[in-house]
Parts: sequence; C-alpha cells; structure tokens
Amino acid sequence: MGTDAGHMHTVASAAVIGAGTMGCAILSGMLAATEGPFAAVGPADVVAADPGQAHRDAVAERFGVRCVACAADIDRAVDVVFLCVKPQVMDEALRQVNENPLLVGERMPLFVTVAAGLKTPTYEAALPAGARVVRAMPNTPLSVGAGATGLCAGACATADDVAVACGLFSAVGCAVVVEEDAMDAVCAVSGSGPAYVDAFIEALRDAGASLGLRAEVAETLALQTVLGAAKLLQETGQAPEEARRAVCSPGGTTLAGLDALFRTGFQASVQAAVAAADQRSKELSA
Ligand SMILES: NC(=O)C1=CN([C@@H]2O[C@H](COP(=O)(O)OP(=O)(O)OC[C@H]3O[C@@H](n4cnc5c(N)ncnc54)[C@H](OP(=O)(O)O)[C@@H]3O)[C@@H](O)[C@H]2O)C=CC1
Ligand SMILES: O=C(O)[C@@H]1CCC=N1
Repeated sequence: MGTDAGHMHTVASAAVIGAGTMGCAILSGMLAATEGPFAAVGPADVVAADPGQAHRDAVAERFGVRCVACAADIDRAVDVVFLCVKPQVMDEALRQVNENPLLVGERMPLFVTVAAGLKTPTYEAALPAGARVVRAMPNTPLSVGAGATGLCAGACATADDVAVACGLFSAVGCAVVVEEDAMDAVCAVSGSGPAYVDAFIEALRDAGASLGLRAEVAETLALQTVLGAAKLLQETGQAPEEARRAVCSPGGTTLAGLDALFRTGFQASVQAAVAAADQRSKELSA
C-alpha cells in the first residue's frame, strides 16, 4: 500500500477469495470506486479465487479480473486479501492462503474477512504472526451501493487498515466501526436484515393479493412502500416513531392496522429473529 499526501493509504492491488454473492459485491464496489483507497484499483490489479470453473469464467467475463481456482494459485503479491468464503470452509481457504508464499511472506497483505461468526483471533492463529486482520459484516445491498457494514479491527490491524476497509465499504453504503463483541449483533441486525425486510415485503404483497390486488400490483406497492419509508427517514432525519405517527390519523386505518400488527406479536417476532441470528452467529464462532 502507498501513502498519499493526506497520509491515507491507497491500495494498488487486491485479491478476493470466494467470488460468490459477497465476493462479487466487493469486486463490483472496488472496481467502481472513483474515490477513497481503492480508487486506483482496476481489473488488471485484481485476482479472484473460486473453485468453480464455470463460475470463474463468468466472474472473469463480468469484471475483467484474473481468476484462479484457489488462494494457493494466486501468482502475485497484493495489498489486500478479502476472505469471502462460507465460515464452514474458511479453514481450508486459510490453509490455501498459507500455502502461498506471495500472501504470507515477509510483506503480508491486509486481510479483510466478511465471514459470519469467526473472530479475528481465529484468523490470527491460522495466519503467520503479525497478520493484520479486519473483520467486516456487510449485507447484500452492498451490490447496489446501499450496503450497511459493521467492522472491527484485529489485534495487529492499524488505524490505517481500518480506514482502508472502511473506505471500500463506505463507497458502497455505510460503514460503522464497532468493538468485536458487537459483531454478532451487527450480523443479526444488518447482515441478515435484508432477508427480514424481504420477508416483510412478501407478507405485505401476499396480504394485498388476499384482498384481491393482482400479485404484481401488490408487489410493486409493497416494495415501493418499504423503499419510500426508509428513504423518508433517511432524507428527513426523522425517528421512525415520529414518521409512523405522521401516517396515523385519529380513528383511521393505520391505527387499526398497527394495533393488529402489534397485538399479534410483530415486535416480538423481530426480537426473536434478531436473537436467533445473534445466537447462530455465536455458534458459528464456537
Ligand atoms: N450472503 C450474505 O448476505 C452475507 C454473507 N456474509 C458472509 O460472506 C461469506 C460468503 O457468503 P456468500 O457470498 O453468501 O457465499 P457464496 O456461497 O455465494 O460464495 C462463496 C464462494 O466461495 C467459494 N469457495 C468455497 N471454497 C473456496 C475456497 N477454498 N477458495 C476460494 N473460494 C471458495 C464458493 O464456491 P462453491 O460454491 O463452488 O463452493 C462460492 O463461490 C460467508 O462467510 C458469509 O457468512 C456476510 C454478510 C452477508
Ligand atoms: O446467513 C448468513 O449466515 C450470512 C451472514 C449474514 C447474512 N448471511
């Protein structure tokens, strides 16, 4: 990594290990960045590792990056390695990283992991002493520039390393730095969160359809309602409680709807979902 006049580290090259949903979202954000630490990184500076040949061909075609089967096959040193495989196969991916002297030699890259559950000491124990690790928990809207990412630093990561990782994730959404013991909660709220919102949109669509709306009409209305409600909060800075009250006319439809929603356990359902995801994240790290 180089340091520019503002002392912000800039990245010249990167590797993405595991080019699935998250790996591709990171590739896409990194290559689109026109400012921040990844602004100078182009397709020729990036290598992706993924075992599926057909998948690799598709990734090479889509992003113009070089693709190899696994981290052991990466044939150049890089500044940053993004670890984007499932937690269950991280051991193997780290073993392949360790087999590659270009990645674990004298000049080690910064390792940024997005795996759920696995804690930074796990990586630090698997990699050579002194490995700089930043753990991130992004979410799928990253791929459309609207991600929400929580990050924390491993024991050897510097403030600049955290700034580099934040630079990538904040170019494609928002990024917040938290303590490592908050990462399971971040995973439960925003990492898994898009799926809860999708489930809500499905339920709103199906409820509309059950009242006789055509399914496509119901889905369009449900989706735009969620998008619009979030945008309203973001653009006005209103608290959700305040925005919610503005929808409620005395004795009107919304209060009738909210009363049924809360009476049938909406808040308890969300609480249970987040608690279960938090618990699962903790289990993945055990
Ligand atoms: N999806 C999400 O919403 C989020 C996921 N995450 C985390 O991101 C990580 C990746 O998840 P996601 O992108 O959804 O998973 P995907 O299955 O979409 O992507 C993982 C990719 O890694 C490949 N892979 C498996 N083993 C290796 C290896 N040894 N070396 C290189 N590549 C390998 C897989 O290939 P193959 O399929 O052929 O095995 C697959 O293409 C997980 O750890 C998850 O916890 C974090 C936040 C949100
Ligand atoms: O479901 C999972 O385990 C991953 C982590 C957060 C979102 N997807």
